Amino acid sequence: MSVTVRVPAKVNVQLAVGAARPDGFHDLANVFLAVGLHDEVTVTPADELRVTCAGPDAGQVPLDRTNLAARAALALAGRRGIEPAVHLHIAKDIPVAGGMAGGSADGAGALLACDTLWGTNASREELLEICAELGSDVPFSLVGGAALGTGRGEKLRVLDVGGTFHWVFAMAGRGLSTPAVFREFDRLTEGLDVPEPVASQELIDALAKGDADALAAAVSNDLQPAALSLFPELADTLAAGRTAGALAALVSGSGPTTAFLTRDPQAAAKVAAALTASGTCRTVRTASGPAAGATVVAGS
Ligand SMILES: C[C@@](CO)(OP(=O)(O)O)[C@H](O)COP(=O)(O)OP(=O)(O)OC[C@H]1O[C@@H](n2ccc(N)nc2=O)[C@H](O)[C@@H]1O
Ligand SMILES: Nc1ncnc2c1ncn2[C@@H]1O[C@H](COP(=O)(O)OP(=O)(O)O)[C@@H](O)[C@H]1O
Repeated sequence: MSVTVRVPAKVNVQLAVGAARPDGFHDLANVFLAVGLHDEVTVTPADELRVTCAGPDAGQVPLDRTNLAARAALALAGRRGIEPAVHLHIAKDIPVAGGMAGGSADGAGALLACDTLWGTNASREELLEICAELGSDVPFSLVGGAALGTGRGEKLRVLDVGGTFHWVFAMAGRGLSTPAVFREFDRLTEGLDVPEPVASQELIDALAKGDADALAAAVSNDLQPAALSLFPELADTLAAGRTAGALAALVSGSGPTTAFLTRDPQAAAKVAAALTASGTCRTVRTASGPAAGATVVAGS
């Protein structure tokens, strides 16, 4: 008996970042769009908690209790007073440390898988509360679709999406640490008056209409200067995608994955081929969004 949950990656179509809070986090206006790159988490009863991972980036994934999938199982088991005696296997397709919330996806996926396997019947609210304890991005991985995250990104308002958006993602040769990128944001904005983060109504309307041109005109990422400061070569990747005809080119979240919005699958294929030929990135993938949130795909 085992349960498998499929969970999407995300791109941040807007990431407005406020000043550092006393707790070290930053208030955000974080507009997430889930895209069709997925991890799958399978949970099976075992003698003790164990994590395995397969996929191109598997070597970079911790297999101890710091893994977000393990932390999710421990959190739910702790609340219910049960032993987290399970094997969690992660089939990883989302790039690691890429700004696409792969670890968060595995946390949300493991939580839903364990809740299903153990029959713990946690309510949606409780699942979202545990997700928020695990990390700022984890609630969105559970919900999927599109949403505005406020607070540190964990308070979600679901957004309407009126069409399909076609993306190309360029994965970089190394990762970037999310805390390091926020620290670089703090360094770059030191002494400046950082405004309160506010969601763009133009961007929310563009999502609702499914209008790729309007979305391209509205996308923004306040972490992009910090990611470029730590990883200047990303500017070459962004330029290669723009030259190939992308409607918009931006760093995904804290990076270093770069995201390119295109009008249709043909344009996406063209941008993907140009990025591959440019030699400015490790791998290139196409994916469309919105994608569904964490979903049980097999098992009891
Ligand atoms: C930047 C974003 C954009 O969606 O994701 P990535 O692009 O890295 O995937 C998120 O804000 C990342 O969310 P997540 O990766 O869950 O972060 P957490 O585990 O909650 O926090 C990791 C660290 O990032 C910083 N952090 C995170 C969220 C936030 N609102 N303010 C912060 O300053 C803090 O230094 C924190 O210690
Ligand atoms: N299940 C997991 N998958 C990937 N990384 C994980 C996982 N659990 C913990 N991590 C840790 O989280 C870090 C950030 O990974 P990830 O979530 O893929 O990137 P990002 O925060 O940029 O979206 C990794 O470097 C790794 O140390």
